[in-house]
Amino acid sequence: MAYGGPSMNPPAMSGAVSVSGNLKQVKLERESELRIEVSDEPLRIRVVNGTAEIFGSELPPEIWRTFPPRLKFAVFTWYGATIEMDGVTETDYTADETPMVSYINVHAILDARRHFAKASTSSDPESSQGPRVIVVGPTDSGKSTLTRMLLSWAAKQGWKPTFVDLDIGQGSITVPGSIAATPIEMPLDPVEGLPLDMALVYYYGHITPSKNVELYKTLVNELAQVLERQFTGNPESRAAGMVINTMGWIEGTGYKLLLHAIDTFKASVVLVLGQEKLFSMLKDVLRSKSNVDVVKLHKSGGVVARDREVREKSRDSRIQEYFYGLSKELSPYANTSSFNDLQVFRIGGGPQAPKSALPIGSVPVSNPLRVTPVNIDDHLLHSVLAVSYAEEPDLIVSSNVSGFVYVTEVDMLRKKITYLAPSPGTLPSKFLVAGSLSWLESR
Ligand SMILES: Nc1ncnc2c1ncn2[C@@H]1O[C@H](COP(=O)(O)OP(=O)(O)OP(=O)(O)O)[C@@H](O)[C@H]1O
Repeated sequence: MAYGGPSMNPPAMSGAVSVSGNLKQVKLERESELRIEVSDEPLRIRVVNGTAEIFGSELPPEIWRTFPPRLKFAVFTWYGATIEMDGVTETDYTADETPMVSYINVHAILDARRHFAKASTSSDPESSQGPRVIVVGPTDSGKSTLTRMLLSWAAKQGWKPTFVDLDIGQGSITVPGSIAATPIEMPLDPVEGLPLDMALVYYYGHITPSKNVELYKTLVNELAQVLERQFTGNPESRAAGMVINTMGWIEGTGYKLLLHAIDTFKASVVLVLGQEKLFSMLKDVLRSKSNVDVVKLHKSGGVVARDREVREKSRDSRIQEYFYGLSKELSPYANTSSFNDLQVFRIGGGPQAPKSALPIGSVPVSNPLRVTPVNIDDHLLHSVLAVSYAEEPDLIVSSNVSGFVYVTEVDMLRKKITYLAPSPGTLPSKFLVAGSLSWLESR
């Protein structure tokens, strides 16, 4: 499928490199990519010739872009390009075997479905619904990357698809521990985070769903219901559909949660990355649903596997980015409140009723959705707390959150708590939600 702009001067040999000082020029042949792992120092890149994109977002010609330390990405070209790098990389190499053609073919099919939904005059609401795509696969199979590409390609063609992120481990939209959705109006910038002003965010508070599976499912239900209502009143975003990124936990309960998400968001396209077994299981179980397509796609050889330590670091960076911006260009506001002015809650855990209040012989079961007040004391130090939109504590589970604060000091003598917030002034609500997410600023 033709895509992107024509090459000005298709280079002769893919990967041809010329070096002078810290400057390195790489000539990429059509449908090849330059895979880069940035070192501990930022790296500057520009397109000297031809056209190139990073995960679906086109790079402007001639303009230097700076990429932060440790970022891993690929500069891909459909028709050939010459790329210039200024700086030292951890690794960089060119690859001409990529699954990009199969990915863009998926995009072309989704695009056709969006046009079909937009043109629909039928009274059947299903026909005006654009594709609801869910991307699934094991950890490090490139799910987030494919999600980004599909969203960026759609936005480039003028659609405003909804990005849904169910991956609480990394958090592409906001801090980890959250599930969120936001409309995508422009191709996603390869460096900057997403604008949060339109984001719908629910705080789960942990980085693994096994901490409280019922809560995770409940929040997924809440998010899906709100999006469903929004789609009803907005034919444009309904036709554009959604792209849902999921977690890499695909065994046992993780698999059941995938099925739950497919069902809850009424997914019409399931893209399975990099695992035959998962593809065959999903194909089997969804066989009876004629309106769901299960599609197997190859994992890109460029996807970089991340160990536990790298994942922890990347989570910390996401939290830091939320408060300080990507290059520490933002200054969060430090606020101090009296203990009495705030109420902190935790969801799940505590027993439903004391044993003495239960019939003899019965065992108290914990209620995963129970909202319990938490004493403000030292144990909240370094916690990331969500600011709930709930008007009363009972509504906390079903309410989205306006943002997050980070507890920097708890003064037990003066009964004062100090926290960082991304914007000044009083918080939009006094109800805060704690989970197990914390962050050591100096780390
Ligand atoms: N073609 C590529 N070249 C270089 N780096 C890539 C390429 N594709 C993906 N990456 C990088 O590999 C890493 C893992 O990819 P990605 O986050 O998409 O995987 P994932 O399946 O969503 O991970 P998980 O669900 O386990 O968190 C990311 O840092 C991403 O930028």
